[in-house]
Amino acid sequence: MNSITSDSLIPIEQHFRVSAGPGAGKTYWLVKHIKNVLHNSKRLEKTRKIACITYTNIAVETILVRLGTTADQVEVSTIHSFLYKHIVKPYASFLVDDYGLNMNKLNGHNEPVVYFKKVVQWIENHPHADKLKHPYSVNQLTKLEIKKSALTRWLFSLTYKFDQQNNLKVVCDRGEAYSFDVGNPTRMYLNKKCLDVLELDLIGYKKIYWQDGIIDHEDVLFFSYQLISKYPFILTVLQAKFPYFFVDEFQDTNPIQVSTLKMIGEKETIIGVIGDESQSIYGFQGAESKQFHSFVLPNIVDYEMADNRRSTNQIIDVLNKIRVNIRQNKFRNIEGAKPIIFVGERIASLRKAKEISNDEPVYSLSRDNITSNTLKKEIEGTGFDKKLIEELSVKDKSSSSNNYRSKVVIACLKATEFAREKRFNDSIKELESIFKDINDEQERKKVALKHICLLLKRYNDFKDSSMFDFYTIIKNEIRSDISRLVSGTAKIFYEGHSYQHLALCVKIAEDVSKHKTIHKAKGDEYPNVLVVLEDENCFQFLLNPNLDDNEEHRIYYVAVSRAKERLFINTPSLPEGDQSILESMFNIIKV
Ligand SMILES: Nc1ncnc2c1ncn2[C@@H]1O[C@H](COP(=O)(O)OP(=O)(O)OP(=O)(O)O)[C@@H](O)[C@H]1O
Repeated sequence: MNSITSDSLIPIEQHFRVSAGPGAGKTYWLVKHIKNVLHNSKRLEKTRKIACITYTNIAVETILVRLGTTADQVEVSTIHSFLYKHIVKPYASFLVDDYGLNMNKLNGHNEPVVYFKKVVQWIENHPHADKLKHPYSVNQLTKLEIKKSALTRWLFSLTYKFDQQNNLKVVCDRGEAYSFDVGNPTRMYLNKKCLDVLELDLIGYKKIYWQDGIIDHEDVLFFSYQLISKYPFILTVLQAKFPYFFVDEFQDTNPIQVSTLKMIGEKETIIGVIGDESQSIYGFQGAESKQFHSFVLPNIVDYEMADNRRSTNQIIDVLNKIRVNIRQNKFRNIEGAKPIIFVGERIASLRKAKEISNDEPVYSLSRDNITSNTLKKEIEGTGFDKKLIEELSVKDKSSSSNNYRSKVVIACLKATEFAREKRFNDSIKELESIFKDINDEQERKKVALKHICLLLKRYNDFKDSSMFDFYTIIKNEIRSDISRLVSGTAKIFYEGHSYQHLALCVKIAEDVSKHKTIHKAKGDEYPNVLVVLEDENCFQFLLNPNLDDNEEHRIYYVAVSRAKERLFINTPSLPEGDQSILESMFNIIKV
């Protein structure tokens, strides 16, 4: 194992694995490494690029912004977008015979869906439909609500897994084949016999979608794997195009991606994986935390980083207490505030946290969506006026253009304000939304980035002016195709409101986005963090941590490690005994 820091340069022509704890600077280092390769590689010509794969679209944008103008010869994307663009789309014709894919209707890949019409079509034409017997007959399965909802839930869990012979198979989770009868809280499962029969033709079910050109993210992985296994020349083309292939957050990739990557790394392409197995939190999507360390390629070199460059000493003490296999160095060496546990109600804790943070923003991280949405609602309900933006879209309604003008103006407004807060990811996303006419994802990002720079450059010209002046700059310099603002209520609105007036609404509305799930916060960092626990049992991640075997513990570990300056934890209750154990590290405050 070789020790490096996030400033180190390493040899560029060897496979590598970089592992390090949270805040070590892995992503920072990756950007630096990419730049190093760009400068020094002898294998990058005009048409050859570095592939950089990250887990989320937000991470893609973070890296693109950090790469800045050197991004041209780097293709930064999620694994699904990458494989779709370079394997599925160009070679879709090879999927027609085996999988019935309608390549003429193929138009990108989406979240998984279950259309019940298609479920009916599948069951009615199932090759073993005659074996479906009462109370699971074709009619009963397709007409009775309770059966329909169990089927939908079950089919929603559809995914692909390797069998013993290393063949990819379509599978569904039988644990999900349930629904509830009216007024009865007991789960009603579809019986084994029925599932045995249906499972005989899951591929037939998928084909009904494929023949309409509908494919989801999992299908992209499946098709890519099948294509490169059956047609090795595709792999050769990919290896020629991408002499370097780097994957950030590798601990959360699933086994199909790992196998695909191994094939790519067999020759010519240098593979680099970066990650932290203690931050593996996507087990439900098939990721296995151990796969990061068991990933091998010939002569792969291992590196690790021991620093934590993100957090204060007190927060790093908490992280080191949870994790026993490494001890992070306190690189910043900043003595910060002692972390606080608030025992009691969530909103009160959030208010208190803000007060203690001198009214700086506090980001709340919750285990599930419901908690984070409740927090959003509570915040929304506190009398902020966010209505002006809505009013703009109502007043500037021209039915012929489907609100195009106001959409463009609002997107530019938000993009400007986000960029000013250095939230470049959100900013790019906003501006990208008005360049949907550019099909190429990378190109669209680049154009968005270019116009964000322009808006920031012109900021002083419009910041104290009316919305009309802002609109004029947009029409002249960003989207000349928006219609002219000649007269009527729209023009009166634009002339009667200042840019600052509307910008304030963006800032207020965005307060709501400071409340997110832990999974969404992965890879990100915030000055002040409030981790919201469902109940006192969740404290096990601190009292009896087991990052190796317990994904829940890893999830909370990821949550607390997002904090740079102040860490708060909220729990509805806390037994006396636990309080005395936690007191050495936390101030405990009842709210
Ligand atoms: N060499 C460096 N110089 C300046 N800042 C750095 C350096 N290395 C890391 N940082 C900063 O430290 C923080 C943590 O870095 P980064 O997000 O890359 O860590 P990470 O290892 O990817 O974290 P995680 O796994 O928790 O997501 C960031 O704010 C980053 O900008």
